Amino acid sequence: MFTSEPVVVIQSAFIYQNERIVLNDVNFSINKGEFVFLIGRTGSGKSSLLKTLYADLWLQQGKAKVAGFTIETMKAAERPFLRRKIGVVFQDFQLFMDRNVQENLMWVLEATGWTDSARMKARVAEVLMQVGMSTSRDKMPHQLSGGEQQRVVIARALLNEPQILFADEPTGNLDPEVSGQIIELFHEINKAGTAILMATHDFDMIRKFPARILKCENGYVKEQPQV
Ligand SMILES: Nc1ncnc2c1ncn2[C@@H]1O[C@H](COP(=O)(O)OP(=O)(O)OP(=O)(O)O)[C@@H](O)[C@H]1O
Repeated sequence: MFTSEPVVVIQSAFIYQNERIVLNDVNFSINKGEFVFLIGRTGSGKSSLLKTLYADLWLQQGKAKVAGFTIETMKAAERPFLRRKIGVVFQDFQLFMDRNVQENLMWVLEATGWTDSARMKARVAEVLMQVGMSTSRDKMPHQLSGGEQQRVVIARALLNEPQILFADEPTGNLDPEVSGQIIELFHEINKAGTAILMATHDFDMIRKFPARILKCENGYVKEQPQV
């Protein structure tokens, strides 16, 4: 069903780590297909905000809706359903090191309810093609460079055709040239219709790929003019 509802809406949200407020009165929305950078100093709350949106940190006060799911009332048992509509990419690659690329991706499909082995293999081939890793299907993660591992992680995040990718410093462990290629890949994915919210410290990337910017600063999230 076609709907023009934003993929993320967060309203009057207060984000806590333990008893401490990290972000106050957060209000913004992200439309389908939008690309948004999330910037701010270390400790300013970027990861806490992303964790709230992918339901890894309980939203105690305020409201959020992500890919049609209500976050503030979400029970642990409902999280897997949300996770099928979103993708998450971290700085550290988090692949199973004892499984090859295909097995890493098949594991996710199994965990998210796929059963037809031929369709699963076809989907794995599709996402590996999308990230330029078709020839690495049978390789072990240690046989891949950091940039290649991150491509596999991005492929993994794409398996269930997410409406949005949440990326937390996805180039944090990569050198500048490889980082540029990874950001370019995120842009291609975005052009194909997936919204992206990416936390980054990398101002070169922001200059190179201008997009909407949200900034965490002094306990608030503010819309920032584009550079
Ligand atoms: N699990 C946790 N328990 C308690 N406090 C935490 C936890 N995680 C983060 N914090 C605190 O919450 C605040 C916001 O941290 P957060 O990781 O969201 O910031 P960040 O902007 O993502 O930083 P970085 O750029 O270093 O990743 C910091 O003061 C941090 O110390």
